[in-house]
Amino acid sequence: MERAARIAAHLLPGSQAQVPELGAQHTAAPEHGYVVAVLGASGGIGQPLSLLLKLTPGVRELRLYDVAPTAGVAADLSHIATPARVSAHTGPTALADALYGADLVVIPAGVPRKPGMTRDDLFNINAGIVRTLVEGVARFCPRAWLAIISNPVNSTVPIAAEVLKRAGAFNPGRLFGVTTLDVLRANTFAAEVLGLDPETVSVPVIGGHAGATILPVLSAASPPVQLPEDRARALMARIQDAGTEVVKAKAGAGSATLSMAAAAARFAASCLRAMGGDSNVVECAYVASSMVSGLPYFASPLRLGPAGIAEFLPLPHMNALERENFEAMQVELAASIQKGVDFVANPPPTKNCLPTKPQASTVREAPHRPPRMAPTATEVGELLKPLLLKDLRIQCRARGLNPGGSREALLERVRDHMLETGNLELAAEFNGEVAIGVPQAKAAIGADGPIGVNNNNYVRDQGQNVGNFITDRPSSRVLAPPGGVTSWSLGGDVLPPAPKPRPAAGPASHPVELTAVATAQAVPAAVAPSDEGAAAIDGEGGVGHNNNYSRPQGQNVGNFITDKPSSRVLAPPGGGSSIVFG
Ligand SMILES: NC(=O)c1ccc[n+]([C@@H]2O[C@H](COP(=O)([O-])OP(=O)(O)OC[C@H]3O[C@@H](n4cnc5c(N)ncnc54)[C@H](O)[C@@H]3O)[C@@H](O)[C@H]2O)c1
Ligand SMILES: O=C(O)C[C@H](O)C(=O)O
Repeated sequence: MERAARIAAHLLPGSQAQVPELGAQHTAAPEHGYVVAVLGASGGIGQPLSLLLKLTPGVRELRLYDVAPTAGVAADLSHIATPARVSAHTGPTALADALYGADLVVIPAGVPRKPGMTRDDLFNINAGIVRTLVEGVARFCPRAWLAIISNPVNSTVPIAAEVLKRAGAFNPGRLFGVTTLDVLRANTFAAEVLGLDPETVSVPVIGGHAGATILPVLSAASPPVQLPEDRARALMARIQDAGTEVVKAKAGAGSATLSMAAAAARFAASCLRAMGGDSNVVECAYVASSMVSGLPYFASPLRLGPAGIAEFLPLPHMNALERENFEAMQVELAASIQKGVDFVANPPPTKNCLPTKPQASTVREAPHRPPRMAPTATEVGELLKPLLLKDLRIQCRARGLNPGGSREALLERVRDHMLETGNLELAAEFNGEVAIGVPQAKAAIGADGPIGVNNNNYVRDQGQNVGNFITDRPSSRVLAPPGGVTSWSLGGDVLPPAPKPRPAAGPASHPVELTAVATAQAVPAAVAPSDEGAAAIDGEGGVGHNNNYSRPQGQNVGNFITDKPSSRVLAPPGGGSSIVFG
């Protein structure tokens, strides 16, 4: 633990400051530290970031929110002997609870790039995710500092600003696009070139966070990086393309996660130190700005204070090469900003689970219930996709359909029948008899959202490791039917839970609030949706898996325990199952 704390101190410079005190203009009440929420906590960035935040002094509560399961990550982190209480919040209905009263919200939720993509290619998915989450911020913690990691940052920050403006909750001094990774990269690569310890190098990086908009001002670094033009160009290009370097190296498995977690943890620690009154906190970040005419958002060095941005430091002096880059980036950056603004002004049709215009005054208002909607063929197709041929035969028999034919034919037959009848219940076979229940279909459906995308990059269809996996089927005789009721609602009448009142501080009697587990316990074991590779909901799109850790065949290669019972199941699980689409 000591070692972990030393590593954390190294990653989070200045984090050894004593527990921060309430800043004069900060209205939350951090008696023993601050409440930090990570949205997208189960993902490639979210998990290591949450680890580093658990090790960060001054964090009183760490709330982990994701549409993919968070209970495991929270349980795991909660065993680390630091004061931060960790809680798990899974799915849209848990967003309010994750956010209520948070001091700092960090958002790494969203899909990452694959080779060949630009960050802007992520816009279509991530714009909606960020909008929805920021709507939650506006409602449940409108005074929180907000740090956005989700790409394309050049557009997602303007989106967040527009959402906050519409909710009457925009404080330009507290909204940040996290560009700290560009600074870490610039420091590291410049130090390599100079033969210095990277910790002694500090390069200001201005502009935005995509390709040419990333402008490391090497000539203004400390110590100054004075290189012949060709070498300066090459160094600048490497910093600008560093994200792509990682995307290529990961070969389809995502983008920078570990370095990003370190960068975001450093930025978060800086925010907490500033909130606590440290007047010597300077970070570059992409913020609402009037530093450059025509660019209402711009990354530049900022002094942070208790109320947010305390001062915009002057733009670093640029040499001719840097100025050339500065001029060249502006058209692209302006277009990305406008794209974000337009997205909120003229939203594309969406199946969002939160309203587009939250009320400014209703901080604890329950999330809006979505309009009732019929499932689409795609959604039903996704629901059936995980089923094996034998499962599809069961579905056919349960529905009085011909169970003969190929998997594709059966998929189509069952899907069409579901769409025709509106009956989406899935059947399972127990002891030779067909029983209706929720099968191992990898879908968990949020109470207040349409079928959505599991954007967790760590999910694999066949398990988290390659080869080993433990499924949720019983491995020995089940002598009595489990009870419980399973109910899936796609836009029905289920109200999300109101945020729970929270104790002000101090050790938790149950250090991990396993919100998701509590729900799952009501579900019969043999029919509960599996957490492995479970498709969760993001309120934005169709069923899907974006978790990068989910592997179709499991996270480890080779060994796995299948989901078949190893002995007879003597009785079907009890309880009722229903799926409601409106
Ligand atoms: N700013 C930067 O410097 C920087 C650096 C690296 C990555 N990124 C960006 O960060 C994002 C995340 O990257 P990653 O590698 O962690 O991806 P990931 O797929 O591994 O994790 C994303 C997580 O977000 C979750 N998620 C999806 N929709 C959600 C929703 N509506 N609500 C809550 N959670 C939701 C997913 O379930 C998943 O757990 C990407 O957009 C990536 O481009 C930014
Ligand atoms: O490159 C990416 O897509 C992720 C991130 O923006 C990065 O800079 O690493």
